[in-house]
Amino acid sequence: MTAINITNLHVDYDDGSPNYRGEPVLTGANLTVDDGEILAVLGASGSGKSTLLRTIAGLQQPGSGRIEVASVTTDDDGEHLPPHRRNCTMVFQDAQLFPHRTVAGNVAYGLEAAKVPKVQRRRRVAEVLEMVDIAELADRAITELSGGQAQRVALARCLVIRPAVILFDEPLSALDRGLRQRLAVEIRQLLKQTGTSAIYVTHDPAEATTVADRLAVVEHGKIIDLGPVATLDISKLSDSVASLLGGLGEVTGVITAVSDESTTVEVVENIVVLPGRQGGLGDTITVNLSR
Ligand SMILES: Nc1ncnc2c1ncn2[C@@H]1O[C@H](COP(=O)(O)OP(=O)(O)OP(=O)(O)O)[C@@H](O)[C@H]1O
Repeated sequence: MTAINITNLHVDYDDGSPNYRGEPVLTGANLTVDDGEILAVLGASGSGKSTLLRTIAGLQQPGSGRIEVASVTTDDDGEHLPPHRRNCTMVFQDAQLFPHRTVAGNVAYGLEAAKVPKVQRRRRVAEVLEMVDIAELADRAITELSGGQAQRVALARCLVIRPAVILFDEPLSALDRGLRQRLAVEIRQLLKQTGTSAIYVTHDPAEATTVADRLAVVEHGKIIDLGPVATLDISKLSDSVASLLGGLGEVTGVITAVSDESTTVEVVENIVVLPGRQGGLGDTITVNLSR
């Protein structure tokens, strides 16, 4: 079974008004995400990453094309299932929590809407708050949370309804780098633990390679599959795609993560991921990224 299947997707915000100056955003995009797989999507600002997620979530109706979520056709040339009937949920950059509810009240919301009995609801909310490591914040007001805590609540609110797919739209971009990396590791663990598939949009290549099994890029209205993170070879990519992953040319940086499959090098503000084990943690390394 595939979690997401997209064929020949076209999305255009043209509302027919004479003032419209834009161009179609997605022009024949194709994408498959396997069951349990995490796909990170990178792309230049305005390339259509949020549009892609919003369209899968049912918040934006495509002009044409076909979308399947968890093997159910949600869009097919005119056919359009509303968001609440899709087996997926979305986590946004600003957590978008209900300010008048407590943490537990926010997490319980989806179960209330699904008319899950109260006793079961309490148990599931407690379980998921434990899972995302904020059990002690259950009765806390939303206005009293840090940015990182708010995103844990947003994630709990999604996980509690056990969707087949979670769509992440730059969920950590408002947080500092250290916290971002730590939460990225935790998000991956939670998705794998629960068997949830995900599409994860980010600007940060380090976050993308930490969270995801596979990478893709949105460019010129299409989705380019870059393949598994473990075998990513930046020297084989086009300049525009390589620059999203840290740029080209000879650079020197420090190794910040290493495994048998890949080596992550921090180069000033950029992150470069190389195939295979290229040294030890903390080593300084010079990499020639030109072809
Ligand atoms: N509601 C809308 N109405 C009209 N145009 C829109 C709307 N939402 C997005 N766009 C346009 O569609 C294009 C793609 O936007 P989108 O937000 O999907 O890009 P993105 O890759 O997520 O960008 P960023 O990385 O800056 O968040 C942009 O040119 C944007 O101006």
